[in-house]
Amino acid sequence: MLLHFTKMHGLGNDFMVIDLITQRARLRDEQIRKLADRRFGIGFDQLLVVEPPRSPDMDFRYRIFNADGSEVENCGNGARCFARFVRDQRLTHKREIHVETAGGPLTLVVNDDDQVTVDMGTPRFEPAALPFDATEDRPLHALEVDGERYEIGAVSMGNPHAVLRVDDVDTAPVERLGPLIERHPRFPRRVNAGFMQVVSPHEIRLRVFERGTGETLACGTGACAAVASGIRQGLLESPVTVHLRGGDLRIEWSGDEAPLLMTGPAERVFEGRIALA
Ligand SMILES: N[C@H](CCC[C@H](N)C(=O)O)C(=O)O
Repeated sequence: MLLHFTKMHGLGNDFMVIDLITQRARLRDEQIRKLADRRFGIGFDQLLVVEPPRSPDMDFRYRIFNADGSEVENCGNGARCFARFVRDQRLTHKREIHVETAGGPLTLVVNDDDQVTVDMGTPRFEPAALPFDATEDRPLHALEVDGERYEIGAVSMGNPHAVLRVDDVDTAPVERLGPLIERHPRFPRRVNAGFMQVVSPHEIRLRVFERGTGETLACGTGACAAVASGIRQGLLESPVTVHLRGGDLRIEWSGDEAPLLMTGPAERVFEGRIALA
Protein backbone atom coordinates (compact mmCIF):
# COMPACT_ATOMS: atom_id res chain seq x y z
CA MET A 1 0.00 0.00 0.00
CA LEU A 2 1.10 3.59 -0.61
CA LEU A 3 1.18 5.82 2.47
CA HIS A 4 0.78 9.55 1.91
CA PHE A 5 2.98 11.71 4.16
CA THR A 6 4.13 15.32 4.58
CA LYS A 7 7.71 16.23 5.45
CA MET A 8 7.84 19.18 7.86
CA HIS A 9 10.19 20.84 10.32
CA GLY A 10 10.20 23.15 13.31
CA LEU A 11 13.53 25.06 13.29
CA GLY A 12 15.23 22.17 11.51
CA ASN A 13 13.87 19.47 13.87
CA ASP A 14 12.34 17.42 11.08
CA PHE A 15 9.31 15.20 10.89
CA MET A 16 7.41 12.77 8.72
CA VAL A 17 3.74 13.49 9.39
CA ILE A 18 1.01 11.00 8.54
CA ASP A 19 -2.76 11.19 8.81
CA LEU A 20 -4.23 7.91 10.07
CA ILE A 21 -7.73 9.34 10.02
CA THR A 22 -8.20 9.13 6.25
CA GLN A 23 -5.57 6.36 5.85
CA ARG A 24 -4.99 2.99 7.51
CA ALA A 25 -1.52 1.73 8.49
CA ARG A 26 0.17 -0.04 11.36
CA LEU A 27 3.85 0.87 11.64
CA ARG A 28 6.20 -1.51 13.43
CA ASP A 29 9.32 -0.20 15.25
CA GLU A 30 11.58 -1.66 12.54
CA GLN A 31 9.56 0.08 9.80
CA ILE A 32 9.83 3.42 11.65
CA ARG A 33 13.59 2.99 12.02
CA LYS A 34 13.92 2.28 8.29
CA LEU A 35 11.72 5.25 7.34
CA ALA A 36 13.79 7.48 9.63
CA ASP A 37 17.04 6.48 7.92
CA ARG A 38 18.43 9.46 5.99
CA ARG A 39 19.81 7.20 3.22
CA PHE A 40 17.62 4.11 3.05
CA GLY A 41 14.39 5.85 4.00
CA ILE A 42 12.75 9.26 4.09
CA GLY A 43 14.85 10.58 6.98
CA PHE A 44 13.44 12.34 10.05
CA ASP A 45 14.02 13.02 13.74
CA GLN A 46 10.48 12.03 14.69
CA LEU A 47 7.39 10.49 13.06
CA LEU A 48 4.16 12.33 13.96
CA VAL A 49 0.85 10.49 13.66
CA VAL A 50 -2.60 12.09 13.52
CA GLU A 51 -5.37 9.88 14.93
CA PRO A 52 -8.95 10.42 16.03
CA PRO A 53 -9.24 11.51 19.66
CA ARG A 54 -10.16 9.04 22.41
CA SER A 55 -11.79 11.78 24.49
CA PRO A 56 -14.88 13.59 23.07
CA ASP A 57 -13.60 17.01 24.15
CA MET A 58 -10.39 16.67 22.14
CA ASP A 59 -9.94 17.31 18.41
CA PHE A 60 -7.17 14.79 17.69
CA ARG A 61 -4.81 12.25 19.21
CA TYR A 62 -1.15 13.13 18.55
CA ARG A 63 1.37 10.28 18.66
CA ILE A 64 5.14 10.72 18.43
CA PHE A 65 7.84 8.19 17.55
CA ASN A 66 11.59 8.86 17.72
CA ALA A 67 13.93 7.80 14.91
CA ASP A 68 14.82 4.67 16.93
CA GLY A 69 11.15 3.63 16.85
CA SER A 70 10.41 4.46 20.50
CA GLU A 71 7.02 6.05 21.17
CA VAL A 72 7.26 9.11 23.42
CA GLU A 73 5.04 11.42 25.44
CA ASN A 74 5.55 14.80 23.80
CA CYS A 75 7.28 16.77 21.03
CA GLY A 76 7.07 20.56 21.10
CA ASN A 77 8.36 21.38 17.61
CA GLY A 78 6.16 18.57 16.35
CA ALA A 79 3.10 20.08 18.03
CA ARG A 80 3.46 23.26 16.00
CA CYS A 81 3.83 21.23 12.79
CA PHE A 82 0.83 19.10 13.83
CA ALA A 83 -1.34 22.24 14.01
CA ARG A 84 -0.14 23.40 10.56
CA PHE A 85 -0.66 19.91 9.10
CA VAL A 86 -4.24 19.30 10.25
CA ARG A 87 -5.30 22.69 8.88
CA ASP A 88 -3.42 22.28 5.59
CA GLN A 89 -5.03 18.82 5.16
CA ARG A 90 -8.45 20.30 5.94
CA LEU A 91 -8.89 17.94 8.89
CA THR A 92 -9.97 21.03 10.84
CA HIS A 93 -10.57 24.71 10.21
CA LYS A 94 -10.02 25.65 13.86
CA ARG A 95 -7.21 27.97 14.93
CA GLU A 96 -7.36 26.63 18.52
CA ILE A 97 -6.80 22.87 18.40
CA HIS A 98 -6.96 20.52 21.39
CA VAL A 99 -4.88 17.37 21.16
CA GLU A 100 -4.26 14.46 23.48
CA THR A 101 -0.77 12.99 23.78
CA ALA A 102 0.70 10.23 25.88
CA GLY A 103 2.13 13.01 28.04
CA GLY A 104 -1.15 14.87 28.56
CA PRO A 105 -3.34 17.41 26.73
CA LEU A 106 -1.92 20.24 24.61
CA THR A 107 -3.64 23.32 23.18
CA LEU A 108 -2.26 24.51 19.84
CA VAL A 109 -3.08 28.03 18.61
CA VAL A 110 -2.29 29.08 15.04
CA ASN A 111 -1.56 32.83 15.15
CA ASP A 112 -2.28 35.37 12.40
CA ASP A 113 1.42 35.45 11.51
CA ASP A 114 1.34 31.63 11.03
CA GLN A 115 3.54 31.13 14.08
CA VAL A 116 2.05 28.57 16.46
CA THR A 117 1.69 28.98 20.23
CA VAL A 118 1.45 25.76 22.24
CA ASP A 119 0.20 25.52 25.81
CA MET A 120 2.65 22.82 26.91
CA GLY A 121 1.02 22.31 30.29
CA THR A 122 2.83 22.81 33.60
CA PRO A 123 6.47 21.76 33.96
CA ARG A 124 6.88 19.09 36.63
CA PHE A 125 10.03 18.70 38.73
CA GLU A 126 9.28 15.82 41.06
CA PRO A 127 11.69 12.99 40.11
CA ALA A 128 8.90 10.42 39.74
CA ALA A 129 7.38 12.51 36.90
CA LEU A 130 10.37 11.89 34.60
CA PRO A 131 11.13 9.19 36.00
CA PHE A 132 14.47 10.00 37.68
CA ASP A 133 16.07 8.06 40.53
CA ALA A 134 16.36 10.77 43.22
CA THR A 135 15.10 11.03 46.79
CA GLU A 136 13.73 14.58 46.67
CA ASP A 137 12.48 17.35 44.41
CA ARG A 138 15.19 20.03 44.16
CA PRO A 139 16.23 22.68 41.57
CA LEU A 140 19.56 20.91 40.96
CA HIS A 141 20.62 17.28 41.38
CA ALA A 142 24.16 15.92 41.51
CA LEU A 143 24.74 13.40 38.70
CA GLU A 144 27.96 11.44 38.24
CA VAL A 145 28.75 10.90 34.57
CA ASP A 146 31.92 9.21 33.34
CA GLY A 147 33.64 9.78 36.70
CA GLU A 148 32.76 13.50 36.81
CA ARG A 149 30.12 15.19 39.01
CA TYR A 150 27.59 17.48 37.30
CA GLU A 151 24.61 19.51 38.56
CA ILE A 152 21.50 18.99 36.42
CA GLY A 153 17.94 20.30 36.46
CA ALA A 154 15.38 17.48 36.12
CA VAL A 155 12.17 18.51 34.35
CA SER A 156 9.20 16.69 32.83
CA MET A 157 7.33 18.33 29.96
CA GLY A 158 5.42 15.08 29.60
CA ASN A 159 8.76 13.74 28.38
CA PRO A 160 11.92 13.71 30.53
CA HIS A 161 14.71 16.30 30.39
CA ALA A 162 18.05 16.72 32.17
CA VAL A 163 19.35 20.31 31.83
CA LEU A 164 23.06 21.03 32.30
CA ARG A 165 24.27 24.65 32.45
CA VAL A 166 27.40 25.31 30.36
CA ASP A 167 29.52 28.43 29.71
CA ASP A 168 29.35 28.15 25.90
CA VAL A 169 27.11 25.79 23.90
CA ASP A 170 29.57 25.90 20.97
CA THR A 171 32.26 24.20 23.05
CA ALA A 172 29.96 22.12 25.28
CA PRO A 173 30.78 18.35 25.25
CA VAL A 174 27.42 17.43 23.67
CA GLU A 175 28.78 14.54 21.56
CA ARG A 176 30.55 12.98 24.57
CA LEU A 177 28.15 13.68 27.44
CA GLY A 178 24.86 13.61 25.50
CA PRO A 179 24.73 9.82 25.00
CA LEU A 180 26.05 9.15 28.54
CA ILE A 181 23.32 11.30 30.12
CA GLU A 182 20.63 9.97 27.74
CA ARG A 183 21.27 6.42 28.94
CA HIS A 184 22.26 7.18 32.54
CA PRO A 185 20.96 4.39 34.84
CA ARG A 186 19.18 6.93 37.06
CA PHE A 187 16.78 7.62 34.16
CA PRO A 188 14.89 4.32 33.75
CA ARG A 189 13.17 5.50 30.54
CA ARG A 190 16.28 7.39 29.32
CA VAL A 191 16.27 11.19 29.09
CA ASN A 192 16.75 14.14 26.74
CA ALA A 193 19.99 15.99 27.62
CA GLY A 194 19.93 19.80 27.31
CA PHE A 195 23.06 22.02 27.39
CA MET A 196 22.04 25.57 28.40
CA GLN A 197 24.13 28.76 28.18
CA VAL A 198 22.54 31.69 30.04
CA VAL A 199 23.09 34.90 28.01
CA SER A 200 20.83 37.13 30.13
CA PRO A 201 17.71 36.68 32.35
CA HIS A 202 15.59 36.77 29.15
CA GLU A 203 17.87 34.89 26.75
CA ILE A 204 19.60 31.51 26.53
CA ARG A 205 21.44 29.42 23.94
CA LEU A 206 20.62 25.72 23.93
CA ARG A 207 21.70 22.44 22.36
CA VAL A 208 19.83 19.18 23.01
CA PHE A 209 20.96 15.60 22.62
CA GLU A 210 17.54 14.02 22.23
CA ARG A 211 16.50 10.64 23.63
CA GLY A 212 16.07 8.15 20.80
CA THR A 213 17.36 10.48 18.09
CA GLY A 214 20.65 12.19 19.00
CA GLU A 215 21.45 15.89 18.71
CA THR A 216 18.80 17.79 16.76
CA LEU A 217 18.85 21.34 15.39
CA ALA A 218 16.09 22.24 17.82
CA CYS A 219 14.06 20.64 20.61
CA GLY A 220 10.80 22.29 21.65
CA THR A 221 10.24 20.42 24.91
CA GLY A 222 13.96 20.83 25.59
CA ALA A 223 13.60 24.61 25.27
CA CYS A 224 10.61 24.53 27.62
CA ALA A 225 12.47 22.37 30.15
CA ALA A 226 15.61 24.53 30.07
CA VAL A 227 13.62 27.74 30.66
CA ALA A 228 11.54 26.15 33.42
CA SER A 229 14.68 24.91 35.15
CA GLY A 230 16.41 28.29 34.70
CA ILE A 231 13.42 30.19 36.14
CA ARG A 232 13.24 27.78 39.07
CA GLN A 233 16.94 28.36 39.77
CA GLY A 234 16.42 32.14 39.67
CA LEU A 235 18.63 32.49 36.56
CA LEU A 236 15.86 33.43 34.12
CA GLU A 237 12.71 35.56 33.97
CA SER A 238 9.75 35.09 31.61
CA PRO A 239 9.60 35.62 28.65
CA VAL A 240 12.77 33.93 27.47
CA THR A 241 14.14 33.76 23.94
CA VAL A 242 15.79 30.40 23.32
CA HIS A 243 18.45 30.40 20.58
CA LEU A 244 18.76 26.90 19.13
CA ARG A 245 20.98 25.89 16.20
CA GLY A 246 17.93 25.89 13.93
CA GLY A 247 16.46 29.18 15.15
CA ASP A 248 14.62 30.85 18.03
CA LEU A 249 11.67 29.95 20.25
CA ARG A 250 9.81 32.22 22.69
CA ILE A 251 8.96 30.62 26.02
CA GLU A 252 6.63 32.16 28.63
CA TRP A 253 6.04 30.77 32.11
CA SER A 254 4.93 32.62 35.27
CA GLY A 255 5.91 29.72 37.51
CA ASP A 256 4.22 27.25 39.87
CA GLU A 257 1.11 25.63 38.37
CA ALA A 258 0.84 28.15 35.50
CA PRO A 259 0.91 26.68 31.98
CA LEU A 260 4.09 27.15 29.98
CA LEU A 261 3.64 28.64 26.49
CA MET A 262 5.99 28.03 23.55
CA THR A 263 5.77 30.05 20.31
CA GLY A 264 7.59 29.36 17.06
CA PRO A 265 7.34 28.45 13.36
CA ALA A 266 6.19 25.32 11.55
CA GLU A 267 7.25 24.67 7.96
CA ARG A 268 6.05 22.23 5.31
CA VAL A 269 8.81 20.96 2.98
CA PHE A 270 7.21 18.40 0.61
CA GLU A 271 4.43 15.84 0.21
CA GLY A 272 5.16 12.24 -0.71
CA ARG A 273 3.89 8.70 -1.01
CA ILE A 274 5.82 5.64 0.10
CA ALA A 275 5.17 1.92 -0.24
CA LEU A 276 5.35 0.27 3.20
CA ALA A 277 7.39 -2.94 3.06
N1 LIG B 1 13.28 12.96 21.70
C1 LIG B 1 12.14 13.37 22.54
C2 LIG B 1 10.86 13.51 21.67
C3 LIG B 1 10.96 14.66 20.67
C4 LIG B 1 11.13 15.98 21.37
C5 LIG B 1 11.59 17.14 20.50
N2 LIG B 1 11.80 16.88 19.11
C6 LIG B 1 10.71 18.38 20.72
O1 LIG B 1 10.59 19.22 19.81
O2 LIG B 1 10.17 18.51 21.85
C7 LIG B 1 11.91 12.29 23.64
O3 LIG B 1 12.36 11.15 23.45
O4 LIG B 1 11.28 12.63 24.65
